[in-house]
Amino acid sequence: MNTPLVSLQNVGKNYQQVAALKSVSMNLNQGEVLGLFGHNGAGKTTMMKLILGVISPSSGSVEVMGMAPDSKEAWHSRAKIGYLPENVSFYEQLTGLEVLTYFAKLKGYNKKTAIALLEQVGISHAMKRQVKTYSKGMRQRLGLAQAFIGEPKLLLLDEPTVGLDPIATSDFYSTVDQLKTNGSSVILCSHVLPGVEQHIDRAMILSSGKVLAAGTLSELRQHADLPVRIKPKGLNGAVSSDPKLKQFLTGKLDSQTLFVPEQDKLATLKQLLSYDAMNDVHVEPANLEQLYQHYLTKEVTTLEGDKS
Ligand SMILES: Nc1ncnc2c1ncn2[C@@H]1O[C@H](COP(=O)(O)OP(=O)(O)OP(=O)(O)O)[C@@H](O)[C@H]1O
Repeated sequence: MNTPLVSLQNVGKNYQQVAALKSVSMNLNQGEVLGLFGHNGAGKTTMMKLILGVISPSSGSVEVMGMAPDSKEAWHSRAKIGYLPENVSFYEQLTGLEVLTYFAKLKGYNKKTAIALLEQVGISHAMKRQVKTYSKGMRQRLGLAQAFIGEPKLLLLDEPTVGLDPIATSDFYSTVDQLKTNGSSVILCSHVLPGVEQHIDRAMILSSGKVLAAGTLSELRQHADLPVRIKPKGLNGAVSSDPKLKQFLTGKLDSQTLFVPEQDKLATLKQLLSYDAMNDVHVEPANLEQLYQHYLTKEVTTLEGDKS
């Protein structure tokens, strides 16, 4: 069996009185993309810092490329890791090219690499300008270029799409897909859920330092047992008079959307197809936002139940 690139076993992290992570376990394999989600203060950045080795666990163990990342031996493997911190900031007086060349040289690369990356993230036109003149999105693009130096084996990206316009966001995800194809592993944290799900292999939802859910989206869907939304077109009210179909309507007068349990999906589609008038149908499984809401709400309900 392949050894995972990153492995956390029952990891806890306390900052004085704050328990930022509580018994978190996870493995990340080569070429895998993990989405890390959770509200403010859930422990996402703490997990990234533990993987980087800039802080040490209070309990449990962290291994990255077979070593404890906070150990002396792990120093040389840091060149194989790319990190985009949340709220990235740079030396304001330097130009974009100077900043990136500096970071490239720290990792053993040269100015040519820096120029190519500035082109890749779409700010080569501004590379000779001081960073203090950059817009928020341009700074974020520079941060991404810095994280991409040397096609890292492992990329840790904290809120990578903050400040990016739609085109830059889509370019960013294309780069992630490309890096994954080339064998890099990626952990990305984001509060912006739409658009992420096509690019991740697995998701982990953290809340108050605990893992609420982890797995592929299909595993999370199965476990959450959320209904599939089926939206038929052209039936003009036939659904509400069909006994097999009307049970899946929410009761809202104007809605023709059916909320169907996964196990009834095929039978419902077959029933819908028996109507010649149906001219289109949309089938939407629960998306990442709905899954996220589901797991967080479930936790709140459990906690409230525990109190009573
Ligand atoms: N250096 C520190 N000293 C004390 N407490 C800290 C420190 N760093 C983080 N914390 C606390 O640990 C908890 C987890 O913080 P963390 O930054 O990991 O959350 P996060 O999920 O990244 O949040 P956000 O989405 O807001 O960035 C929070 O309660 C935070 O206040």
